[in-house]
Amino acid sequence: MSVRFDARLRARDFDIALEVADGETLAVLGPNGAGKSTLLGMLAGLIRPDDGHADIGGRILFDLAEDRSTSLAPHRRGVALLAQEPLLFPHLTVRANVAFGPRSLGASRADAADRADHWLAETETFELADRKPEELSGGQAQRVAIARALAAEPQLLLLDEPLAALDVAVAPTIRRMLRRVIAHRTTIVVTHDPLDAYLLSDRVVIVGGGRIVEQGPTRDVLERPRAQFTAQLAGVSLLTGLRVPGGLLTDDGVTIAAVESHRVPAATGAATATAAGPVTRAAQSTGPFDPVRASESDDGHHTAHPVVGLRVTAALRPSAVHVDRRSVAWSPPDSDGVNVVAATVRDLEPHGDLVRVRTEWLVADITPGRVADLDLAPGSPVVLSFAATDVDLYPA
Ligand SMILES: Nc1ncnc2c1ncn2[C@@H]1O[C@H](COP(=O)(O)OP(=O)(O)OP(=O)(O)O)[C@@H](O)[C@H]1O
Repeated sequence: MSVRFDARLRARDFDIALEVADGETLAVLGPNGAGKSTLLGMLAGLIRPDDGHADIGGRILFDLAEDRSTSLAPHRRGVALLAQEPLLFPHLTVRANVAFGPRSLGASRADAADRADHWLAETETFELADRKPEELSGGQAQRVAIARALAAEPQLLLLDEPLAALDVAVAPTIRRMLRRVIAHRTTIVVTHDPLDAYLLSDRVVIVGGGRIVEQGPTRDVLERPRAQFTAQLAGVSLLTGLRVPGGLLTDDGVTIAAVESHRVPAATGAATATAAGPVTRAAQSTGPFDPVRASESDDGHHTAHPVVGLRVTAALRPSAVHVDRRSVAWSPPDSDGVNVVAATVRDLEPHGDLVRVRTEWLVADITPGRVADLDLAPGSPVVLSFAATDVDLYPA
């Protein structure tokens, strides 16, 4: 069943409209306080908007305006909400917990037990059926909670950070199981983890300050982000600026050589491409990007595109950035197709088996050994280099 949602709540400065197609999984990502839980709460019937409308396949969940006030009770919505913590009934066995939904929907005791057994098998918890929740590990309890949510046969499944409370060792197998059981089921998953978004969702909506900031197919949004928050979340550096031949002129006045992944009309009048920034190189050379070809229209005719106002964005993966120490006398070399820029280390943090080096504008992932060799610390002057072919340029 497809879902339509459009609601406002002034007390939380919330104003969001979205749709979820039948069988689609939508991931909702955003910083703390962005409005993600408010969205789920409104759909589940736990929070009442000031005004708005939501329906599942035309069946109204709420329809609120000055002259209308329809709002279905939570248990009649066909919506299941799975929270970060499993919240199982402590006095019931695992099987009775899972059978609870079907029983409340009117199934006979035998039918409800059959359905519970089906979902226990699906979530690989069948052997735990006779245990009490207190006898389960965190991962087992979350599997049972997933079984319980699905046994109620919801038309819309809401997952609120379903893996956040789990051990990192347990999360991958549960994520895989979740991916299997929510396939082709209309689902909204709130998460902070881009891996959840990549593996579970078809589409993402990025929210901030109670509004949608950007949205689209998961890969498109996370690999070519337009908002700084999305870039941070996806772990890439984001550069914004003006399109110039061979790359972009950043808002800080640094020229970066880049290739484009989408068709971005090039600037004609290359004279504007002078880099005024503190450090620069490479972009003025004929890099992998050919400005003349890019300024041709689809039918092959040359088209003039003004540089002014033509904004572009570029994403750069931290693993593509090489770090060196910078001496006082350093000046950018004249290198073709490789960007070499100056930066200052802001902080260093562990990132898997690498160290994430944050500078005032770009991020690099390097080995702990290299951090030690370069004797890096916050405040260290560094030189960052990265190939033009690693700078993914796309329209802003
Ligand atoms: N019970 C409440 N009463 C009033 N305002 C609230 C309440 N809960 C949240 N808010 C406010 O509503 C806004 C949205 O909060 P919400 O909990 O929906 O954000 P979130 O994106 O889920 O954040 P998090 O990632 O921290 O869970 C925030 O400004 C928050 O301070």
